[in-house]
Amino acid sequence: MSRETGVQRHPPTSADTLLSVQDLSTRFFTEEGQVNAVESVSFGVQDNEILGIVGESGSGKSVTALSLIDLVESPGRVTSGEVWYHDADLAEEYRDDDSVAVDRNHVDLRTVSERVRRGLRGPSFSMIFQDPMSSFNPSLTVGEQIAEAVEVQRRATANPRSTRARTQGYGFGRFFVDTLIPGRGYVTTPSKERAVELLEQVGIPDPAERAEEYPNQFSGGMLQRAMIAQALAGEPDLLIADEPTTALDVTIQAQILNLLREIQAERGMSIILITHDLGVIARMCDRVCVMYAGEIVERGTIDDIFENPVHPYTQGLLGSIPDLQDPEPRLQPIEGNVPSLFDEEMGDRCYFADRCPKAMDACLETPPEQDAEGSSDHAAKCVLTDREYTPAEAVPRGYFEDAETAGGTDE
Ligand SMILES: Nc1ncnc2c1ncn2[C@@H]1O[C@H](COP(=O)(O)OP(=O)(O)OP(=O)(O)O)[C@@H](O)[C@H]1O
Ligand code: NI
Repeated sequence: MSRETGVQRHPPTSADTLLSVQDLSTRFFTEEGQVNAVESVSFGVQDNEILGIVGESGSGKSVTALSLIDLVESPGRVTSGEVWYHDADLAEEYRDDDSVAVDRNHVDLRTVSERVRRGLRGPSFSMIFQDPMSSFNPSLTVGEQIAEAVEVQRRATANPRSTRARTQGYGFGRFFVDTLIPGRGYVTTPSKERAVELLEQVGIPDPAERAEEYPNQFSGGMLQRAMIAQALAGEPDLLIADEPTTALDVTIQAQILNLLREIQAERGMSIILITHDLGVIARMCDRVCVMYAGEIVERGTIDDIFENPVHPYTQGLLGSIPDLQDPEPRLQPIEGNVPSLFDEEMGDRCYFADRCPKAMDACLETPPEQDAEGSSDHAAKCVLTDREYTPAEAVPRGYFEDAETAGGTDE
């Protein structure tokens, strides 16, 4: 099931909205069938905030992030949606262009060319991953690679009005030097100095010496810091961090998270932080989106989600983290499995219903997103948003699978 976006557009109403995503869907067209990895998600990122995206493995967090910056790889494709980005220069440039959707200082990036979107990587958006090795070329020094990213930013700002010319964004360190500039040694001294400065800012001791080293000479934690330095080189407005600390031990993890928060506050940038760890969300984020089976099933402020969760999935996730107030911390993963997301298996109903301890007959229909109690940002896709759970209407486990099979064999 998919909800098509019509011609009507939904630009954000506030100038403080850095990014506003509307009905974004991404599918993978595999030989086994169509995978609905991201299903009509909508959310906003405000200036200066950390937005968390949380959910079990396979819920669509990473694909959502990749969809924002055009990094979904074939056979995947963003199939619908709007991605409004606040950029006065870009808006000015396209204001008279009929093929591009512009509203005040926001531009719907889905309507600009792929080349322009690619050019925004680095100077506007940057991404860091769990595995820092994937962001570095093993045969170039760390300093050289960060200097390259600085260089890209310098070229972009030297030509601020020509966003169209910013088409040679760096692919997060992935060997762009080979294709972009023939030969080496083009990196200017100011860029090299800036690279050392960035390494220092992310807490790398002896940054000038470390800049001369290769990625494999760095420890995991240090390389993670270097990747953050590389991501910051373009002075992005938005940093997307996908499980940035999952591979690190607890102490280093805490240091990296603190670093991210310091940098965010210092630079006044926004961060989308993807994690399966609600503890990390609670510590770091202002607001949070809970994802399940490609959908945002609940969103709100930290207080909404932790004090007043509506969706039984959110409640389940909260039940599966150790409760700090509880002398005997509980760890109770939610029973059952995440659905496959194959289009033909995604019925017209609540996707969580067959794992839900509060499933009722009403869950046989797709619940719309509705406002929930709490802040004005609190909303959930669940019938329990506006009604009480009624045990008398409860359905037995397996009910939804059976209903599905029955539906599938219908003539
Ligand atoms: N290249 C691909 N081909 C087919 N399906 C894909 C591909 N990449 C991702 N998917 C599917 O998209 C869905 C969402 O995956 P995604 O990586 O976004 O999950 P996630 O929430 O980031 O999980 P994790 O916590 O494990 O990183 C999954 O069902 C996954 O199988
Ligand atoms: Ni992921």
